[in-house]
Amino acid sequence: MFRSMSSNNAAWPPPPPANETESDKATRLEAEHEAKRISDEIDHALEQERQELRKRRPQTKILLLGQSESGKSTMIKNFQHKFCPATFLAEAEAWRTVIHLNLVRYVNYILELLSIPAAGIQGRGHPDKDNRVLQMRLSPLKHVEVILARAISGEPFGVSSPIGDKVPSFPGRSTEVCIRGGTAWKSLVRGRESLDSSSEYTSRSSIVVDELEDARRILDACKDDIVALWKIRASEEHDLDHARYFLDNAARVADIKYTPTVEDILRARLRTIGVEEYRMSMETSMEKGVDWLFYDVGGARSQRTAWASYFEDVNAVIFLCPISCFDQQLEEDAMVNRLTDSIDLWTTVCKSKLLANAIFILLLNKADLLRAKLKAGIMFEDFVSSYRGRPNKLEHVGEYIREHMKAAHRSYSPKKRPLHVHVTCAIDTKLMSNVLNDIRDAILITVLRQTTFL
Ligand SMILES: Nc1nc2c(ncn2[C@@H]2O[C@H](COP(=O)(O)OP(=O)(O)OP(=O)(O)O)[C@@H](O)[C@H]2O)c(=O)[nH]1
Ligand SMILES: [Mg+2]
Repeated sequence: MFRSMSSNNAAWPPPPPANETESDKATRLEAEHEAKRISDEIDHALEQERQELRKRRPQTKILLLGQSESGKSTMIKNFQHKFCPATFLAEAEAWRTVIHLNLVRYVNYILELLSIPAAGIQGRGHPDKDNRVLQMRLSPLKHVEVILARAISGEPFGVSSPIGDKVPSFPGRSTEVCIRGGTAWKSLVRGRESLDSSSEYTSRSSIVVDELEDARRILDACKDDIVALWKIRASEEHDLDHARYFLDNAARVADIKYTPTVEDILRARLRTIGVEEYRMSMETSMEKGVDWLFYDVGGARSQRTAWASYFEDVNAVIFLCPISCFDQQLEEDAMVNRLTDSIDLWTTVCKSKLLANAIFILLLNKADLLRAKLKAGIMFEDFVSSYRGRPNKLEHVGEYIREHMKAAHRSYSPKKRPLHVHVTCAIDTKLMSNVLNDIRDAILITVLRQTTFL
């Protein structure tokens, strides 16, 4: 402001006049000082007004929809990583526990398979001496699993019981880590430094922290055996595709000094039950101080009835369709193809009158997995007959799904509205950066329009 007071683009303050007397100089300096004070006051008032305006701006509410494992919670992590990096970093400690639980559940699953001859594993595995030694040496991981699940859930026995003595049903819910909305699990599993100094909560948290430290020591002691187990089993466990990342990285992840990387956090699986609310205070300069409210819903069929109560009053819907799932069935109904379910769900969401004024963003997610499947020779046309005769390539398949879903949006929306579509890979922050900027801009423009002109 002070600089802009100068007219004709001349520098401020102007150079002293020639032959200036001491008394003229004192008067000039005083005048300049006063002008600067007034300018600073105006700057200050303007900044306060700007901040007030930001605060009074209605909150931006974003609803994430899509079937289970479509990547909704992963998208929220992406938003946080890009627009609230300090908060994202501060939560890495909490994610460490989830990642450890992911790893330990997969390892325990393999151990269970090896120990159940009746499950038809004999033909798949090598129930030899090496396996038996590994099974014995890794047996403390059952206890580690219980501790980790308990820490995350805040409940005495964890949110879902550890694998019992039945045939494990992976790939399925029995090995998944899940969390109910509103359990504030992140604060439960943060380190000692975050403990509240008062009350019963402190003593519970302190027990959790001690138990977690024990669990981490046991995991560290088991890391070489986990690596050895995975070396033997990696080529045999075709069902463990999405668990491979943490098993491949077991030596690093199980190490006592382990700190999660951004990719680790994006890869961590924590199934949402109910509806989780995330309030994000933007940290980046353009949006600093503005709050965005995200509603992250559980995508499984049994969870979908809870969605409707969040339809009213949201500014934006981000719908995730996992395009790699064309050859898979729903966990909850083996008769239903996942891509068909996703497209049906999209049609239902498009039809909703309650969402008529919201901006629609469609993310065709898991493009990396789709590319890998098509490259491995799995034919899209074998599962989608109307695609017959077309190239089995990501670009073509992606375009086909995009056009199909755009047409559904056009036909079923209660009124004409724009649709923003992106093909995404939510575990790749570099690829996601531009998509996130586009989404932010699209949402900001819509909110501005809704509040200014409507
Ligand atoms: N390879 C790959 N994995 C992804 C991608 N997006 C998400 N994932 C992984 O898929 C898993 C499921 O993602 P989530 O974000 O938990 O899925 P969700 O839609 O929230 O699922 P629910 O909470 O059950 O409704 C996680 O392990 C993610 O890391 C992607 O684009 N590519
Ligand atoms: Mg989720």
